Parts: sequence; C-alpha cells; structure tokens
Amino acid sequence: MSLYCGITRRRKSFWCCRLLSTYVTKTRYLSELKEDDDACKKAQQTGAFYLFHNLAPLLQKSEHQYLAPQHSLLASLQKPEMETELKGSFIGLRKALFQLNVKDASLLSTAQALLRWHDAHQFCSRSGQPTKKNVAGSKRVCPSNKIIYYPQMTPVVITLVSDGTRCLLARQSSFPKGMYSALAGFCDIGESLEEAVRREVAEEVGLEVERLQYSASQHWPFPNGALMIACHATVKPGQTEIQMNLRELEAAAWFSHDEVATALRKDNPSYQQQNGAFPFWLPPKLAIAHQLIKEWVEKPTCSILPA
Ligand SMILES: NC(=O)C1=CN([C@@H]2O[C@H](COP(=O)(O)OP(=O)(O)OC[C@H]3O[C@@H](n4cnc5c(N)ncnc54)[C@H](OP(=O)(O)O)[C@@H]3O)[C@@H](O)[C@H]2O)C=CC1
Ligand SMILES: [Mg+2]
Repeated sequence: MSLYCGITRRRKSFWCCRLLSTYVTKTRYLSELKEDDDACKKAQQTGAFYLFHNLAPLLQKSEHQYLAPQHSLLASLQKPEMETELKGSFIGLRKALFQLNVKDASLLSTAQALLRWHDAHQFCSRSGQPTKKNVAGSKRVCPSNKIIYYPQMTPVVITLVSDGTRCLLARQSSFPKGMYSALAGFCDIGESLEEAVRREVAEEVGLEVERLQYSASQHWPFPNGALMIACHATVKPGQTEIQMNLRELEAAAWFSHDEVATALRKDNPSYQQQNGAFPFWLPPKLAIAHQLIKEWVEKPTCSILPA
C-alpha cells in the first residue's frame, strides 16, 4: 500500500532591491523550490500536505460538501489507521470534485494529475532504466542518459456552438442521465486551437464553424490531466441541421435561450420523471462547460471572430 502527499503552496519573503508584489514573490519562491532540492526539503518540514491513497484524496464529509484537511508531515500509517486517526476517508476525486470549494478542488486536481503522471513515468522510454523524481516532483530524470521528463497535460477544446439565437448541447452515453454539455474533444498533434475546434464540431455534429472566440481555460484532472480550452463558436444561420456522430454522442440538439437559462438555475436533479426520462440539466459550476454556457446565457450575441 502506498500513501502519497501533495505539497501545498506556501509564501516566503526575499530581500530584494525593490518591493515585489506578493504574487511575484510567491511565484519566484515556487520556482526556486522546483530547482533547489535542499530548499524544497526544508520547505517540506513546515509544509502542509493533502493525503492520497491510490489517487483518492483523504476528505471529511460535512453536510453538503467535502472538506480537504491539510496535514503536517506524518508518520507512515496503514490506510484504515490513517482514516481513523484523521477522521476522514479516501474518496475518488470524480465523486467529490463538485462538492469541494474552488481552492481545494484546484489543488487536489493538480496534485492528482501530478501523482498519476509520476506513477506512469517510472521508467525512461529510451533506456528502460528507472527514472528519478526531484524533491519537488516537478520532473523526472533518467540517471543513465540524463533525459529529463516533465509532467504533461493534454490539450482539449470545448466549444459552445450557437446559431445566433440557440445553442447546441450534446451528451455522451457515459454522462450522468439527463446532463448535456458543450462539445469537447482532444486536440490532434500539429493542430492549432482553431483547427481543433473546427474539426471536433464537424466530426461530432456535422456542422461547419463560421466564427469562433476564445473564452477561458481550465485544468481538468480526467482522464489523465487535460488543459480544457473553452471557445464560443457560431455556425451560419441557414446551416444548422445536426448530423450526429453516433460513435461519439448519444444525443445532440439545439436549445433555446430560455431553456438553457432555466436549466442553469437548477441543481443536478437526481430524480426520474414519470415518463421514465431524466430532466435536462447542465454541468456543475466548477466545470468550464458551465462557465461557457453561463457566458452565452448572459451575452448570447457577443462578437465572435472569423475562424
Ligand atoms: N471540464 C469540463 O467542463 C468538461 C470536460 N470534458 C473532458 O474533455 C475530455 C475530452 O472529451 P471527449 O468528448 O471525451 O473527447 P473526444 O471527442 O476527443 O473523444 C474521446 C475519444 O478520443 C480518443 N482520443 C484521442 N486522443 C486522446 C487522448 N489524448 N486521450 C484520450 N483519448 C483520446 C479516444 O478514443 P479511443 O479510446 O477510441 O482511442 C477517446 O475515447 C474528456 O476527458 C472529458 O472529461 C468534457 C466536457 C466538459
Ligand atoms: Mg467529444
């Protein structure tokens, strides 16, 4: 059994010629910890840690949310004793993510992605020798040929398509029942963001993007650590007939502004209607899909650039 710890971010002051902002000071300190193993070991003595077991963080359940307690360096205990001692349980991040506060969700997502990457990069792909992690965990090095491996994220585009008055939402069979989201897809190697958006929309719903606009991005821990890049896109008003790719999607449809605005105000409904169907609902607030949809509801006709 293995227990892993993810170090949280701590602030430290430097002597400088001019006063640096807190953000710059903190950023430089974190950068120093990545490069200086001794400084990092020292920081760990007073650092605060989140605990993980098999990629599941230790959480405490309160009424409607999970709390992620932080700990100082602990003696290594077995999982059951650890849960009893710390009054929590190791819970899958997928289950808990939307019931955490924003700061804990972000730090736990980063920590889990990093732990998963380390677990999958134990050996050098050139020499086959075991790689060695630096103290901060920001890279792994092959001792025999000195190749450095850095943690990777996969770029994923997520696009909310609009025809000017309606927006297009879709669902995969793996989504929770009744939930619809914007179109998402992994970027192919060599593609620009714009090309990935155009290709994914064409592949999944058979439509041609006319214009697009970048909105925001988000780290997403699933399946292996992705950078979600969110965009708004429009299609020509006369060319809106959906030709759904059945290998990727279970359903795709145009939704009116009213339908989407109403769904945004509702929480995840876990009940089934009398006709056996599940009510239409949208991804929770923490997901970038939610933010993208909210932006469209607030400003459906925002100016969008040619693709
Ligand atoms: N944060 C948010 O708001 C949202 C996040 N997402 C995330 O976006 C991601 C991508 O969406 P999805 O529609 O599934 O993607 P795609 O539409 O690209 O389809 C997924 C399929 O693409 C193939 N694929 C190609 N490249 C990769 C890669 N690098 N890693 C894994 N699979 C790859 C796999 O097929 P095969 O297995 O056949 O090889 C996979 O099943 C998902 O992981 C999802 O969690 C999605 C919606 C909202
Ligand atoms: Mg997809």
